[in-house]
Amino acid sequence: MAKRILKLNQISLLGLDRLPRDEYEIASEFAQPDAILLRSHKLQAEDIADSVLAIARAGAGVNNIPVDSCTARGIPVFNTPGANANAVKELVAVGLLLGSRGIIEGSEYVATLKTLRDKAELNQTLEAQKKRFKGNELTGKTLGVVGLGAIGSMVAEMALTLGMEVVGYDPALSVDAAWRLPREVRKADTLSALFSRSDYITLHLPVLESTIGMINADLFAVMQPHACLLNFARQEIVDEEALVAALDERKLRKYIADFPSPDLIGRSDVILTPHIGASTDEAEDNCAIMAADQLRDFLESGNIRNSVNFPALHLERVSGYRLAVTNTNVPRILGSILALLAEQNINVVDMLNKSRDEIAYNLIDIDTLPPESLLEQMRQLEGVVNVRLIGNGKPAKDAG
Ligand SMILES: NC(=O)c1ccc[n+]([C@@H]2O[C@H](COP(=O)([O-])OP(=O)(O)OC[C@H]3O[C@@H](n4cnc5c(N)ncnc54)[C@H](O)[C@@H]3O)[C@@H](O)[C@H]2O)c1
Ligand SMILES: O=C(O)[C@H](O)COP(=O)(O)O
Repeated sequence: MAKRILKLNQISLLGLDRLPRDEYEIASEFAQPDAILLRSHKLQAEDIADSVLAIARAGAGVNNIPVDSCTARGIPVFNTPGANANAVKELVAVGLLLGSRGIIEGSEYVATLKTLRDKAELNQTLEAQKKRFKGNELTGKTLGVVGLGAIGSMVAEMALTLGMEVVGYDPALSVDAAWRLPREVRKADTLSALFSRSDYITLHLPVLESTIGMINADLFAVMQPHACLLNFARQEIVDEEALVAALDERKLRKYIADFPSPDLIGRSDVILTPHIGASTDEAEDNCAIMAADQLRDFLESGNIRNSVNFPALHLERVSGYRLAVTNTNVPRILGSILALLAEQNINVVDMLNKSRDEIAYNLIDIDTLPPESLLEQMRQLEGVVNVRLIGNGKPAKDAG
């Protein structure tokens, strides 16, 4: 039977084409989907049917998905790290330029001159007024980058090529991300140190319980009054009340963000875009392809790449039958599963087991089609969250 993919946002066709139509049905409504594919659609725990085996986010941020409840239910959530990083980096480059030059004000001013039909008079007026739109160059200025992952590291590299000094802050930096970082990036030990020495600050971290409202009044207090804050990460990371107060009190010059809100729209010291950081053909294709490939690999082989709540794990197929078992990360559960297989004389051909935080995930390749009653016995073991048989055949009927 074809697998059903519930698609909750528009997803690039290049990605959908990775799911062959004779094996996958894709629709925006399904009562019992096998998986969910989405972008920023806000997913509630109660909207996730019991049939759902996995959720793939074609994009970076997963704050629209109830990840904790998915983990408890044994549902891996995938995202596509890096697939839209270049698109965001380019928008940050635009943001830096908009924050440093009178581009928007100048362009708005020129639009007011539409009725001036005489070219000589128009030029004279422009030349007389252009001093109002003077800016500063980015070269030599300091950019503070908060969060040095896929996007932050590309932004840091781009800023260096513009001749900026770059200071970074990322207490959770992974070893891989550290390798990607240009060596010219200097480390700030605290956010406050980064805020106090930067002319521009750009945010590239996820919204987590610990990062909600992280950019607060204390940080606005140490900012240089000519500084600009760029937020292409998430609205919730900035304490909006403190931001508005800081703008009113001229503690920062400009706020440039991808997340409009009523109190910010229409301010001359705020530039807003409608969450278009990842909205390029290229990023949408990259994200969709990566999300679809990861989903397919999980549904067909149980392998896990780029999950935000499950361990990464890949096991080549060596037999026709594979068990994918999720359990709580406590001792002896795997032993009990293997004991059940041994009792039925089922030989384990290959196996891989990995854990992440509170859960463990196992791929167990076996040489015999297991009876449904055995799978049910496994599901009944204390600590086992779910058991899935992946293979060509269905579970064998119980003898007797
Ligand atoms: N505007 C858009 O359309 C758009 C597009 C893509 C991503 N985003 C947002 O940008 C975020 C970052 O994306 P990414 O692809 O770079 O993710 P990433 O996971 O590659 O990098 C995030 C980095 O933030 C760091 N971090 C975590 N907590 C931190 C903290 N308290 N202080 C400083 N750094 C911290 C992590 O260690 C990591 O290095 C996403 O989570 C998403 O919310 C927005
Ligand atoms: O986290 C992300 O990847 C971005 O916010 C992009 O969101 P979108 O896919 O809804 O444009």
